[in-house]
Amino acid sequence: MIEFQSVTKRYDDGTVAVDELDLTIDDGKITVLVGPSGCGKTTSLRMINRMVEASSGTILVDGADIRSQRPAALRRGIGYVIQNAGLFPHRTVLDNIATVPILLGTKKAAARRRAEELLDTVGLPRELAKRYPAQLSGGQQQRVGVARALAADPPVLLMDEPFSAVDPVVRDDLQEELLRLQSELGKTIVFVTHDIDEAIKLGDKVAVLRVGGKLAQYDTPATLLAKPVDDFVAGFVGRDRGYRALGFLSAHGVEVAPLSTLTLGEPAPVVTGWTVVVDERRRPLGWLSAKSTVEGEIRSADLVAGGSLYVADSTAAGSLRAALDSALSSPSGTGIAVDAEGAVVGGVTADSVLKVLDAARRSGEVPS
Ligand SMILES: Nc1ncnc2c1ncn2[C@@H]1O[C@H](COP(=O)(O)OP(=O)(O)OP(=O)(O)O)[C@@H](O)[C@H]1O
Repeated sequence: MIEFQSVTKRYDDGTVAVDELDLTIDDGKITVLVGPSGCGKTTSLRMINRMVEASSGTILVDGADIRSQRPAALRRGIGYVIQNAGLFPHRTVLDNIATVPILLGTKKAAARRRAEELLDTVGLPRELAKRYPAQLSGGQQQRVGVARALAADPPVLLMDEPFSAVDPVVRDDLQEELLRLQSELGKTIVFVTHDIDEAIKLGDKVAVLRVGGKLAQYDTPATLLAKPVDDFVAGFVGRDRGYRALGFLSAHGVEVAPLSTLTLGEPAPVVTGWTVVVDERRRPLGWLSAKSTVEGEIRSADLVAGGSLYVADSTAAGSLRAALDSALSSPSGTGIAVDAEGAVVGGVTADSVLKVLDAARRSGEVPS
């Protein structure tokens, strides 16, 4: 656990970057610090590993005041990942990853073997081991940065805008990868971003800071979206927060109604309403419009593209947001529900989603 107790940072020129911060960061979870530019996120993060010294207040890591340890010893247990990865340009990928363990006394061969394993861990092919950072894409560099931070197996990982420099598609991949990694590794991760969507996607808890270094709200993403404490937080989390909050509510209980299907290549019947066309394994290929006049067999060219799919797995129902999105994005107005193998199991409507939402509100599951 990392605890900030009334921590203030006043820089030499008098700027108060962090003002009386009280924050408890849970072990094994991702805690995100988010807020507008200059609100003190990076300063807060760097105070944890003493790259920046607090002016007043106390920071405890596992109950021990960080001032009682030498910075080098403290940092051994704290990995650090920054934007643009911060790799050593003249060292190969493998040597970049192996640097810290070698510094800490691990034999070169063992450190390199471990570095190779870490390439697998962060989803990079081992062929990249001998390349230099400039020979990698931005996303690949970022993964090497994560591998390097993990090399000494620190229990705590500080990540400062690690994915901000890559394009949105790569960023999305890196975020998914981090969540996958975290489900296996269970590190204590403190993650800084200015992007509220990233904060909501990654954070078990999110601390919203306002300029002047004051904590505005510290809550789970679901609570932040449902109950922002004031106009600043409401404005910061965004206008469509009601819709996004549906992402945190299970669609368990949403009615999946029977849906008539046809198989590609089948002779077309006289279709009376929108009908889903599936392949031989019942995976959806598109819709046959109520107005279409197909003669002979149904071909791909006759189909209208479908919307997003809602995975209604018997063990883990998707979110209300996924169910509603499937309905809203479907050309027929009915979302296609599929099982874990992607086979059509039925349809969901916006009405059925709203009914479940209404019930959740009345039972108090949704704060109002
Ligand atoms: N070395 C420094 N000396 C003086 N002021 C500083 C120093 N470093 C940061 N600041 C100021 O402290 C405040 C907080 O900066 P910090 O970098 O922690 O914010 P941030 O929330 O991480 O910002 P950004 O999202 O823009 O990176 C800002 O007003 C900044 O100008």
